[in-house]
Amino acid sequence: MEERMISGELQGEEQQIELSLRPETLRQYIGQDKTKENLRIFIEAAKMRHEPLDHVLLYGPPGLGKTTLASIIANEMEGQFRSTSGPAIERAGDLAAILSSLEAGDILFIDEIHRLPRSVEEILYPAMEDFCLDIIVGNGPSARSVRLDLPPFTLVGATTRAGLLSAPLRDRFGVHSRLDFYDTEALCAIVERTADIFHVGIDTDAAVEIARRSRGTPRIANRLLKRVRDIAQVRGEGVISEKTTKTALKMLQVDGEGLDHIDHKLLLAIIDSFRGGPVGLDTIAATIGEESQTIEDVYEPFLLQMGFIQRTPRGRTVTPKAYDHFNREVPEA
Ligand SMILES: Nc1ncnc2c1ncn2[C@@H]1O[C@H](COP(=O)(O)OP(=O)(O)OP(=O)(O)O)[C@@H](O)[C@H]1O
Ligand SMILES: [Mg+2]
Repeated sequence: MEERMISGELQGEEQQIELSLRPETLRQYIGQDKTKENLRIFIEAAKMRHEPLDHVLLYGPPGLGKTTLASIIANEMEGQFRSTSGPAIERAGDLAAILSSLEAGDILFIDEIHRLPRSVEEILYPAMEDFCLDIIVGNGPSARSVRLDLPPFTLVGATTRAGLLSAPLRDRFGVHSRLDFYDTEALCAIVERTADIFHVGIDTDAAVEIARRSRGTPRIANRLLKRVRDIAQVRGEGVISEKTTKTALKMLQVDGEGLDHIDHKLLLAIIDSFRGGPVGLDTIAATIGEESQTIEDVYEPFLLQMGFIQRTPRGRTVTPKAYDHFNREVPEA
């Protein structure tokens, strides 16, 4: 995948900085009001009953705050945060080892949980349902199954693709929370909070401008702010201004709607090579040299949400809004 300023995915050295920007409590977590409100109630109720919180499934596009929310749940429940990911667990034994090392009240976070191998996933069923672990001891005719008790814990699973989760796994989560793209107001608050942590001032208009172009995604908002800050600093600007922000975003090739060169490539490919569609995902992928999966998970959700493209049974089509964005005439039917 091409390195991209506005990709929602985490890039290289960014990880360290992200850690320092992560809100630690529900109160500090901006936006996603419905999810927050639900979690607040469930957490309070679980604490009153001295029980672990029900297992939580968080889903939504990259960079919207799933990992952040998982660690907040651990903080709010005052449990240890133990973190792993689907692709990191290859064998059933790996997961059994993790589960048997849990302590009461721990929050086990499994990122990209849709990528757990099926044989591993099956270990999770009794663990989630009955807090126990069925392991096979020995092999051949003398093999027998032994049941181990696990301490009560909470599994928090995160995925960008809830549709890929098997039904038995999905059903074992008591709480399902979908994270939505953030509105400009929430993103603006996130930009201002981050600026505060960076000890730089930013004009409200500048913060709004960054927020508007962040594709509804906090990770992108923070990333744009960092670059804009660099440019403001070089220009000797004490407080980041709207003018500098606009210039910086132009240099970064992010347009007024938050679209970048890859979005342009994708939309223009459908317009120019396929007369606006419908065209299949794989064909688009081959045309612009990106993977279908990346298009579906990373680029497309925002373009759909903003109404630049539509999904039809016969493939993707661009909308009149997309033609408009490029000052093109919608072709006659
Ligand atoms: N509600 C929020 N308030 C403030 N900052 C946030 C919020 N949500 C996310 N962030 C910021 O955005 C960054 C990305 O969030 P996070 O890593 O939790 O996303 P994610 O959904 O786990 O992404 P991925 O799918 O790539 O794992 C975090 O460093 C955090 O600083
Ligand atoms: Mg994450």
